Amino acid sequence: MSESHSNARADDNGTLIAARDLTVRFGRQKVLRNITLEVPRGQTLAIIGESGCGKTVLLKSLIGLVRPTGGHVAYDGQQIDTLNDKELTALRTRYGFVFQNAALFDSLTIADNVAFPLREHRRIGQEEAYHQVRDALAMVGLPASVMVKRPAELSGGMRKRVGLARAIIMEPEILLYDEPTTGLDPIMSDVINELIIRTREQAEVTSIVVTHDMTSALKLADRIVMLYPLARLGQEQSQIIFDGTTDEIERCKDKRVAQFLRGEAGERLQEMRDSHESSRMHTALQDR
Ligand SMILES: Nc1ncnc2c1ncn2[C@@H]1O[C@H](COP(=O)(O)OP(=O)(O)OP(=O)(O)O)[C@@H](O)[C@H]1O
Repeated sequence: MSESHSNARADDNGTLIAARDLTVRFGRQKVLRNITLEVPRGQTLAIIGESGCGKTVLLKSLIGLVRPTGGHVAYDGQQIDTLNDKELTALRTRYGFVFQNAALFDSLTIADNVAFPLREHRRIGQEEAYHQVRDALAMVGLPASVMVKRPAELSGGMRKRVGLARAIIMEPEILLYDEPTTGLDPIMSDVINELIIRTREQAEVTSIVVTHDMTSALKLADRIVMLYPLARLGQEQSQIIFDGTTDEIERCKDKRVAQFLRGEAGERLQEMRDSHESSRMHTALQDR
């Protein structure tokens, strides 16, 4: 494991996002604990980890969509929790978020879905909007003919691409992807991976990709950060159990990291058996 945080593609462009001791809890459940993480401009960072460990919560916290209960996040030097509504709205135009399930409006056409951020944040005429939507769709490999369709008429892969078109239409400086390949076949997953790479190269954006698809992470990322569920950690242990390059993760000796890379259940199976056994015994005792 590498100790140097932004070690991969170390550049002089400065830090875009800096989280310090970021902690998030929902009621009694603590999801993130003292996460300190810097994302330099231009980097493609993959955040990996098992289901429920807090990847999406971290992604959303980095741009102010989830409020931390402790610590803070600075975006381009500005502490997010001190921003007023106007500043938060301005921040929203600087990032594009590709949601896990594409999150399109079912009742709107594809054109209106993709144009949504333009209409919300920019004064723009019908014709200009049309051209921009058509160009954004072309960038993700979709023909102009899909503009009149509704989301339900498209395949899952096409909907993901529409979600990406909507995220890039504002030409954001950072793109955040939440599980961009989940639910897609390997070929369509690779199409999405290639689009992410192409978008990054054409627009020189910073990218953060949350995924449990290791093929994706290894293909896309300059740097990989692995989160671990708090419930499995001791009080003093860091929740970031790996931070380094794709080469480094493949050589990583940490058993938890290696098991995740190989897709092995490890002691998780035993834990599930134990929990099944204890609930069976609990029921048996109650039935007496
Ligand atoms: N708004 C919320 N209110 C309450 N609990 C939440 C909220 N958002 C997330 N959680 C909880 O936080 C934990 C982490 O969720 P998160 O979605 O970040 O996990 P994840 O690592 O992205 O998982 P997956 O890979 O399955 O998407 C989960 O237990 C989830 O139920």
